[in-house]
Amino acid sequence: MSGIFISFEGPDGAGKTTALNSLLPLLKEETSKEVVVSREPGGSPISEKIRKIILSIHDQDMDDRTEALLYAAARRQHLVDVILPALNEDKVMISDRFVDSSIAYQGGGRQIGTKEVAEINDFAINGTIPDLTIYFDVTPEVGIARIRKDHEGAMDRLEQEKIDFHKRVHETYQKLIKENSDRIIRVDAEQKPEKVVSDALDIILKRFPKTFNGGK
Ligand SMILES: Nc1ncnc2c1ncn2[C@@H]1O[C@H](COP(=O)(O)OP(=O)(O)OP(=O)(O)O)[C@@H](O)[C@H]1O
Ligand SMILES: Cc1cn([C@H]2C[C@H](O)[C@@H](COP(=O)(O)O)O2)c(=O)[nH]c1=O
Repeated sequence: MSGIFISFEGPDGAGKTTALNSLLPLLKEETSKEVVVSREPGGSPISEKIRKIILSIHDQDMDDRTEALLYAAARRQHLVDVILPALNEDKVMISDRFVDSSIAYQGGGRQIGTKEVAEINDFAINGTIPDLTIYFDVTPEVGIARIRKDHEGAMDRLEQEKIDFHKRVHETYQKLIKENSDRIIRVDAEQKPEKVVSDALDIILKRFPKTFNGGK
């Protein structure tokens, strides 16, 4: 595999999607490679169907381990349909969330255990790990306030969780950064949107100077 795999991570409302939309044209200016953007859960037809089931507010009875398995199943299909083909074709693959989300949300948030959730995901990803992960850091209070302001009436099942759940997710992300300091780089996502974008851009350009010429 010769492509580059980058994931974006963060608590709900961190601004990953907003930043990605602004970053995409800037990244494309800096490389001759094709840049593919996708998201989890989802990103391919089967995985998008699984996404609807997982996030539906009508599935409040979903068992925590069922939820973890569904995320892992959606990830497997996304990997096979989108991520691996892009990497095999020497493209830059950016995924809005990947396995760290499961470790933070299901391992930490749901308290299933980070080791247990990592194990079921090992089966799904079979060794494919991002070359770089940008972690957009906001406190749970700021993230959830942004979501409420943006779409309070249409919050999904995970977004509707209690603040303690979101605090555990945030804490688990902090541990993941410490344990994977080479791969996961933190951006302060409470800054102005333009600064968040320029920080993320700098990190990518510096990490892959041969692919993104602006990093030279
Ligand atoms: N730097 C920022 N400062 C203030 N508000 C922001 C910032 N970035 C994004 N927002 C706002 O926060 C809300 C959530 O942003 P966005 O959907 O990009 O987050 P996200 O990380 O993709 O969230 P989720 O993972 O929950 O989908 C939007 O209303 C967006 O306009
Ligand atoms: C991949 C993944 C996601 N989640 C959670 C995180 C969010 O609350 C939702 C949907 O994500 P989006 O960024 O709003 O599109 O799902 C999760 O709990 N576990 C995962 O593996």
